[in-house]
Amino acid sequence: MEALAMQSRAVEVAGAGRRTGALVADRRARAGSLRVGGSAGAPALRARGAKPVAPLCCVKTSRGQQSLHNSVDEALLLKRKAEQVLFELNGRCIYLVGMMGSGKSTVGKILAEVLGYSYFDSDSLVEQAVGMPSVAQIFKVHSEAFFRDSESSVLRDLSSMQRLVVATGGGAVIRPVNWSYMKKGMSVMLDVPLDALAKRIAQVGTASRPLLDQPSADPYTAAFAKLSLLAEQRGDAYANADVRVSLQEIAAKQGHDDVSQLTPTDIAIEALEKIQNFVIEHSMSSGPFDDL
Ligand SMILES: Nc1ncnc2c1ncn2[C@@H]1O[C@H](COP(=O)(O)OP(=O)(O)O)[C@@H](O)[C@H]1O
Ligand SMILES: O=C(O)C1=C[C@@H](OP(=O)(O)O)[C@@H](O)[C@H](O)C1
Ligand SMILES: [Mg+2]
Repeated sequence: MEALAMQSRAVEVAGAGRRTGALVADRRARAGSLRVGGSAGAPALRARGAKPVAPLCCVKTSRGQQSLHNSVDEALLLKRKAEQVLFELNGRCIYLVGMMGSGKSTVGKILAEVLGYSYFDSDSLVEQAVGMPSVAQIFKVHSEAFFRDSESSVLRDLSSMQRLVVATGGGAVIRPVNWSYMKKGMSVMLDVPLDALAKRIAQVGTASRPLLDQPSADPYTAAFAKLSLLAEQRGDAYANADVRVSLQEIAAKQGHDDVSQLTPTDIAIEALEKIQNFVIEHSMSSGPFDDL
């Protein structure tokens, strides 16, 4: 089973001399072994066994069920779409961008599994490279700027690989240099209404997201206010993405009045659809989509 194969994939994170985050990884990504360099000065790490990709049946839906797909039809549609897109993608990586809580990590795992790609979460790679257990701790002990430098190193290292789905951190879009890395692959923005984001964040808590972690008697309102500010500041940066997946559009197409009725699989299917359209348009206007 591909799910089991994905779970057994291993990542090696290693300090790599003077060049910050020097990439030792080669195209073994698909076969199952990557080496990604750590930040300069960070102790050499060997973190075997990156977070496994959750089997498709075990991702929680908005309704809290331990079920990913609404139906067998949905699962088949996802699989069929992935088969079509895989051919068109020609090994190109997919970078998921979007606000905190937009589902990059959740949807990223589904896309990786169904495409047979390797999955990486840039936040986890930064934690491994720095040698700290959480992004929150990196912000606290070092600074946001330090985190951003490491995030850029990680994205640079990943950008020379193929067949990856990368869930980026919500703020990765703010540095133009990160776009030069992400443009080596395809970028997909998950566009989720702010009230839905604030509800999700209020539900899971803000401890793992330092930019939202402020004491408040009303976590929903506090998250909503901060997310609104960030969305305004980052709007133009998110617009750089190759494709935008709007949860409101998916909900409207499916006749739902609320985006919380969408499963992560619904969103993954729409992402694949948009990716396919983009790749087809791109290859029609500028030749085959094979300039890897
Ligand atoms: N489609 C969805 N419906 C409801 N909750 C979701 C959905 N996608 C993700 N979530 C939940 O929202 C939270 C944030 O998701 P996550 O994938 O970590 O977002 P990101 O990586 O963009 O910050 C998690 O608790 C996750 O379970
Ligand atoms: O939006 C941001 O600036 C951040 C988003 C987080 O990732 P998620 O988007 O996965 O929560 C993480 O990188 C860090 O807390 C900063
Ligand atoms: Mg994430």
